[in-house]
Amino acid sequence: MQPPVLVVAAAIVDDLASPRSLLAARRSAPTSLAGRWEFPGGKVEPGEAPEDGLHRELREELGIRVTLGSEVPGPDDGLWTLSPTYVMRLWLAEVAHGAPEPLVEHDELRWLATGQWLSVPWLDADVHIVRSLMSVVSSV
Ligand SMILES: Nc1nc2c([nH]c(=O)n2[C@H]2C[C@H](O)[C@@H](COP(=O)(O)OP(=O)(O)OP(=O)(O)O)O2)c(=O)[nH]1
Repeated sequence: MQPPVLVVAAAIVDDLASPRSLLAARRSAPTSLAGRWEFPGGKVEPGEAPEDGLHRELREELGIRVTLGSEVPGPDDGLWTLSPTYVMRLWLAEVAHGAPEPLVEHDELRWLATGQWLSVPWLDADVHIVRSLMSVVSSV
């Protein structure tokens, strides 16, 4: 059996020091995932450091540079299990340069205000991650 593929993603907030809004991205592909919301990011390429892969994905997908904050560790040795095929590492981040736009793979971006972080239909695996994130940032 193949080991799970590593996905890296960002919980982009308005302010790392005092997060209020969270940037969610609506997938436009593949059809099975279209219309569901996720943390922007993607698969790490062979030989690529995870953080480098995340910066590359955010540049390609949203046209931004970010400052990474702390990692939000998942329950499985720091990983978030998404499916039998994928595991994810997630970092808090804030925009350092540019204005996020849905350039590829997404057809809408939305800043979710405090209290609204669960107001969009996240991908199934992301729902409990968003809940955990809410408790992490409430203690920031
Ligand atoms: N980026 C991202 N992917 C997620 C999240 N939650 C979740 O279940 N996934 C799944 C969806 C996909 O099956 C897989 C990641 O693939 P992806 O399509 O984002 O990766 P990628 O950008 O490298 O895609 P591609 O270039 O190979 O098409 O992980 C999430 O919050 N963000």
